[in-house]
Amino acid sequence: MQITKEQVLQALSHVEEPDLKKDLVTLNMIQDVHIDGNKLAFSVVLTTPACPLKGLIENACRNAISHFISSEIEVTVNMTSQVTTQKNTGVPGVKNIIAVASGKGGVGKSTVAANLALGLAATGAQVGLIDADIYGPSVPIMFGLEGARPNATQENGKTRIEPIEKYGIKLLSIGFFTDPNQPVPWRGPMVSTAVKQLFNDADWGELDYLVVDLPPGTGDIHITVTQSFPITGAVIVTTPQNVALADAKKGVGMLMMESINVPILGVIENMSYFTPAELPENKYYIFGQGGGAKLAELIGAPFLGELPLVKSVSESGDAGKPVVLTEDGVTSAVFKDIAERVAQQISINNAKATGYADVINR
Ligand SMILES: Nc1ncnc2c1ncn2[C@@H]1O[C@H](COP(=O)(O)OP(=O)(O)OP(=O)(O)O)[C@@H](O)[C@H]1O
Repeated sequence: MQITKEQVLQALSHVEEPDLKKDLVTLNMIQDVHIDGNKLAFSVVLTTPACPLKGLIENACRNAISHFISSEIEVTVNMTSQVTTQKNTGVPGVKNIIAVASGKGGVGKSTVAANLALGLAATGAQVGLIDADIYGPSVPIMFGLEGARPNATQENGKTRIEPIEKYGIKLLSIGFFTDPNQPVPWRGPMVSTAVKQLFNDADWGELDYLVVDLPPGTGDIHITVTQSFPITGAVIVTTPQNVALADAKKGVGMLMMESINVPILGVIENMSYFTPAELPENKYYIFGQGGGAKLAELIGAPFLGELPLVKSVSESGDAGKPVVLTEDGVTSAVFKDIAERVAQQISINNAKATGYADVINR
């Protein structure tokens, strides 16, 4: 049987990208169509390697070929991706900047930022992480890099800082430049300059996602980062207690102010429930249930999920190897799911911002 490229595109135009609500052909996601007798191969170019709908889309493509052309065709689908972007992030080579923020301190914002960065990298994305938490930088401990000093060189009178690479991602922390035993005596303008240098003076190379761990609350660093770089979106981390939720609401309020206007990618609830290691199916909602989801609803943002309170999260963080990299499969999977949902929201926002046209560049 002789099939044509037109027939293939026609069949695949019946497959809708579930998040973007347009068909794969219109979105230019079908590429490299090869036909050899009854053998057909093509690529589906997703908007992120972290796409949680990958399997579903592949199946839908196979079904469309079988249904609209013939079930006799031998189909090879190459699922690939090209991460989208919508604006110049102000950092050369960086496609998307994700700010991780919380209202209150100690809710697990740095834990989420580190595992989000590693979770995205685990899918094959190019990822960087900036720890801009000047008052309590956590990256040096969480990545086993205490005492590390990034290389810095002078090029035409400008400093170039080389991010440190660990577990497949590029890292810079304000903690690499300060003494962990001394309080940081910097005032507003010095803090702003230091944080901006982490973005501007570093060789980040090509990155799909640059995750930024902000300090808790709302302050100088938030204003500096949000006003100096077009942030793709912010992820809000909270715990279920009312005090944390009230502070998270204030933080969101600041990010949504007209002069700042950072899109909120969603809310993540950390320490939602306790799970004993020996009974991984049991969930005890010791701090109450549903607060994070309610906050998300209130601010009109997606709820990205609940993270368990488990010993392996704090132990792995203290041991310099965040939990997504460890043997705790259950917890690691929950963090990875949330990383996929963050990537999914970015893809949706980017597609919306560009009017769904030419989602994947030709
Ligand atoms: N889901 C969790 N289960 C168990 N321990 C957790 C969990 N999330 C965070 N922790 C632990 O709680 C402590 C605080 O977490 P983390 O440093 O990530 O919070 P933070 O919000 O970034 O704090 P800061 O206000 O200092 O920036 C750490 O010891 C961390 O390992």
